[in-house]
Amino acid sequence: MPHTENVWVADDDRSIRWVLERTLQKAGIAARSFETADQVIAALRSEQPDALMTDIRMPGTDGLILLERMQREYPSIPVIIMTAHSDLESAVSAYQGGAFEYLPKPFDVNEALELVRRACKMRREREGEKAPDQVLELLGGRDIIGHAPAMQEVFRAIGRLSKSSITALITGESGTGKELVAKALHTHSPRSSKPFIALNTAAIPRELLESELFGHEKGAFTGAYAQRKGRFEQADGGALFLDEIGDMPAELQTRLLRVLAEGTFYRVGGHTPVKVDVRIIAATHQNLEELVHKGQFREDLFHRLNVIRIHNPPLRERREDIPLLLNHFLHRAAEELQVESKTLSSRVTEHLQTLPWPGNVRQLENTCRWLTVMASGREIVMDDLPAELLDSDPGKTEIPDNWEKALAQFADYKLNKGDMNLLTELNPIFERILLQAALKKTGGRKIEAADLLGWGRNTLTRKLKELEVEDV
Ligand SMILES: Nc1ncnc2c1ncn2[C@@H]1O[C@H](COP(=O)(O)OP(=O)(O)OP(=O)(O)O)[C@@H](O)[C@H]1O
Repeated sequence: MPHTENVWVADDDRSIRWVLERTLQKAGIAARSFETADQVIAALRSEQPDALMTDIRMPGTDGLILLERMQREYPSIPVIIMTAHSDLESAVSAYQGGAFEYLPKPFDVNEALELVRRACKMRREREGEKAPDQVLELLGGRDIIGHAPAMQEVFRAIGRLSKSSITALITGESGTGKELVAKALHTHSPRSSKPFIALNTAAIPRELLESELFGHEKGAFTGAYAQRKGRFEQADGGALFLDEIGDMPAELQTRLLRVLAEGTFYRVGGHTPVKVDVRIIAATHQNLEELVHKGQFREDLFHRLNVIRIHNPPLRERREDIPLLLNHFLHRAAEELQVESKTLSSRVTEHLQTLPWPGNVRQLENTCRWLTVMASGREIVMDDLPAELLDSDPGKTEIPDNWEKALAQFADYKLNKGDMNLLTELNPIFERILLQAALKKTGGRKIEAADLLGWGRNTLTRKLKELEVEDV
């Protein structure tokens, strides 16, 4: 699983720290800087970087001693030695000390970046991939990326809750990673070996929701040919993630409240109480207090769910994470599509950092997939961006008129590269993009989405599986 690289810079020169930090961050690499080698030594006790860039002459311990220590204690972390005294002696000492590379000052930032990338690659090869602190690793799942203070707050909350099975409510706009956080809460809980069952309340037709949650007995209604366990029973011992809880119909709110209070319920059409032990993690993009105020959400249920609240900030409030996320999703899209990973020109990164991203991380993730398919070169430049991303006015959604041209260019590029079976590779991507757009439009309602696409309902269900599209 790719992760965001974490590189440390030690230099007593503030401007060098500033330039390197900025260059690395723009390239999607997390950077942390230190004024002295002693600060690095102290920080190493709690975490380690993927690579270290250090000056030689600094107040206190010098860079070569730090290098020696790194070699002894963390031999797999590559160290790049930087120095203004670019004489033979310091270069030789650096290499003898086991430095990965020697970088004389003044240096070209691109050269420095290239070196860092090579160092991180070597580290990965030496160590296998490891998650640094700004990536919360989910066992067998996906990483949560976030360097911004508000995301660190989310990570801390997950950490603090890791010994408990307390009910949690996750709030945040659509696409901010609420489900990801819910999974992380579960993965890092005492229940992690038990199931995590997710149910999107808004995506299930009202009349099916009750049996979806509580199951039904054979013959409970027309079509109930056999007894069926609901999500509550499936989640027994584990966690039930109730997404879009604000959309839960009133009568089910009452039933849910009863299960939470008593730990038992009846299957639809059933007379025997079923006992379960389920941790509830609920999520909503709505303001539940307001819904309570308007009488649309039960106040007692609200208080039961609102024991611990975790808020996922919208992407526009943590723009510093955008380069990290772009890097992460470009890698992942390349892996998914089995193509070479693309990079972004610094102008594109800067521009994308200024956009409002109303669809939050999900929109950014889809953009990375789109760019991986559509951009013609290895480096993504401004011309590659679709029209709607060139205009930062959130109200305006122009249709990109260049997609056919871009696709034609992309086809030329693939053919020139000697690729075969283009349609086999690209058709599913095309279908996946349209399917996701239709589901987004209908808020996850599949039958309506099938109509929008001109597919039958069964085709849509089959495609969801084949194309591995997650329910929105
Ligand atoms: N911090 C993050 N790091 C990495 N990936 C993220 C992050 N936040 C969101 N994602 C990705 O963005 C997509 C949307 O996330 P998720 O489904 O968890 O959002 P959500 O808030 O539950 O959305 P909705 O309210 O629409 O259901 C997922 O593919 C998820 O993996």
